[in-house]
Amino acid sequence: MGTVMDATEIAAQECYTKTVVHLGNVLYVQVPENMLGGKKVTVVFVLGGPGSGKGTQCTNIVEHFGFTHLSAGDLLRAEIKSGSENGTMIENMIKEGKIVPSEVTIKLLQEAMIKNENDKFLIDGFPRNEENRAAFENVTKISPAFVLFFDCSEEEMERRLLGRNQGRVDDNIETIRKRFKVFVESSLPVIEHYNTKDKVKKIDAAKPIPEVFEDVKAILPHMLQRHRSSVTTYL
Ligand SMILES: Nc1ncnc2c1ncn2[C@@H]1O[C@H](COP(=O)(O)OP(=O)(O)O)[C@@H](O)[C@H]1O
Ligand SMILES: Nc1ccn([C@@H]2O[C@H](COP(=O)(O)OP(=O)(O)O)[C@@H](O)[C@H]2O)c(=O)n1
Repeated sequence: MGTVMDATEIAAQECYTKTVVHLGNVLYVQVPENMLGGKKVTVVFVLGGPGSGKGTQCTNIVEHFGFTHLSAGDLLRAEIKSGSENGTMIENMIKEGKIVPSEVTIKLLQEAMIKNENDKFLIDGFPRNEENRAAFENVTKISPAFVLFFDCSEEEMERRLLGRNQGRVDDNIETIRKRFKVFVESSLPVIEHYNTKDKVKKIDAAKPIPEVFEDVKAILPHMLQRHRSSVTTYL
C-alpha cells in the first residue's frame, strides 16, 4: 500500500487544474488554488450597488478580521491622480458611470496584492461585469472564497450618495442614475454567476451601519471556514 499524503502535503504540490490523486486506498481531489506569483491568497469580493455601504463595511472588516481592503474605485481614482497615461480615459469613464476596461483595473489590483504582505484581501467594487470577472479569473487564476453582497434599495442608495460629500465627480444625480443602470444590467449578472456556485452571502444593507456589521460578523467566520474545508476534498 502506498504512502497516504496529508492535506498539507497535497496543497503544497501547487496544482492549477483539478487532479485526482489515488494514493493507497484514499482518493484525493485537488482543486485549483488561489495563487498569485507563488503567493497563496484568500480573496473575498465585496459587491453591491453604488452607495450600498461596501467601503464603510470593508473598513470595519479590516479592523476585526485582518483583511487588506482593495477598492477598485479608489485604485482607479489614485491612477488618475498619479498622472498616468490612462488617467484621462479613466476619469471620463467614471464621470459617465461606465466600467473601465478590465486590463486596467486588474493590473492595479494585481500590483496592489503583490506589493502587500497580507494574504487576505477584500476586493471591493470588482468584478463589476462578466468581462471583469472572467478576465480576473483567467489572468490571476484566483477565484473568490465567497462574495459578500450588500443589498439595498435604489432610493436609499441615492440618498446616501447625494449625502456622501466627498467631492466625487460621479456623485451627482445624472451619473448616479447611470451607475444604477450599469449595476442592474452588468453587475447583478456577476452576483448571479457566483450565486449559482453557492458562493454569495447576501446582507441586508438598508439597516444602520452597526447592524449591518453585526450581520457581517455573524457570517464571515463561517464562510471562511467553509472555504478552507472546501480546498481539498477527500473522496
Ligand atoms: N448602513 C448605512 N446607513 C446609512 N448610511 C450609510 C450606511 N452605510 C454607509 N453609509 C453612508 O453612505 C455613503 C456611501 O457609503 P459607502 O461605504 O461609501 O458606499 P459604497 O462603497 O458602496 O459606494 C457614505 O456617506 C456612508 O457613510
Ligand atoms: N471594477 C470597477 C470599479 C469601479 N469602476 C469605476 O469607478 C466608479 C466608482 O466605483 P466605486 O466602486 O468607487 O463606487 P460606487 O459606485 O460603488 O459608489 C464606477 O462607477 C466605475 O466608473 C470601474 O470602472 N470598474
